[in-house]
Amino acid sequence: MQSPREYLRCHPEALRLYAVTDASWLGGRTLDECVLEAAEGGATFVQLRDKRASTSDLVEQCGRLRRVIPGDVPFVINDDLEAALVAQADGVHVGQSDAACEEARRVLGPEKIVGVSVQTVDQALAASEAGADYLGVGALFKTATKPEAADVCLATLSDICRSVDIPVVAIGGLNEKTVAALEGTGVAGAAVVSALFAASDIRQAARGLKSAIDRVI
Ligand SMILES: Cc1ncc(COP(=O)(O)OP(=O)(O)O)c(N)n1
Ligand SMILES: Cc1ncsc1CCOP(=O)(O)O
Repeated sequence: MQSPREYLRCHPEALRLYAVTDASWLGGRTLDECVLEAAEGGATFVQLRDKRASTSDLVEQCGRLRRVIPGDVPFVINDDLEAALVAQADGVHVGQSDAACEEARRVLGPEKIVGVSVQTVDQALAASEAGADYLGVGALFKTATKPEAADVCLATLSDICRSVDIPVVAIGGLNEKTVAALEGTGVAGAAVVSALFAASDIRQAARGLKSAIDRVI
């Protein structure tokens, strides 16, 4: 008999190349075409992250992105629980200062994906206990995408991976070269913004990242 958790679409393999969108890198392209290229290049998971969008904007963007994201690629919305609910996204990703994991789980139900950002082992244990499906840990490296992000060192990342039985993705400054640092940490994958969406050829960038991740994880 499968546990409810096993029905979820958040298998560790799905977290391998986790694409996090950022409208500021589009440079004249539409978000839909950028996400389509990322998926065609091998992105295994997509998070719609737009810190300036209203709930209704996110719902509208989610509807358009759904049409280009393959059905087997999980698609979550950053921060906005209401948008995730209304847009019937596959789930939500919440940070430590967003809606609590328990609240996200209560609102979305047992079959949706709830991802939680953590920076410490204590936060990881709390999120896992509260019903998170996966954890996002970072920033591993300094990044212009979120300069204010707190640093998390590789030793803490490894400790977090060892302390929970849900999959963990690393985030922050990850690119084709820096993902090598993830070897041996226990992560299920890498979450990437600029190394994908700031690239002139997103499809090619996704292929390169996927190969680099496959070499170390
Ligand atoms: C996969 C993943 N991990 C971590 C984060 C960061 O989330 P959060 O702490 O909520 O910060 P913002 O993204 O809201 O700036 C993430 N988005 N995705
Ligand atoms: C959202 C977020 N949280 C921690 S670092 C980060 C941004 C990662 O962006 P990039 O992949 O461009 O370094």
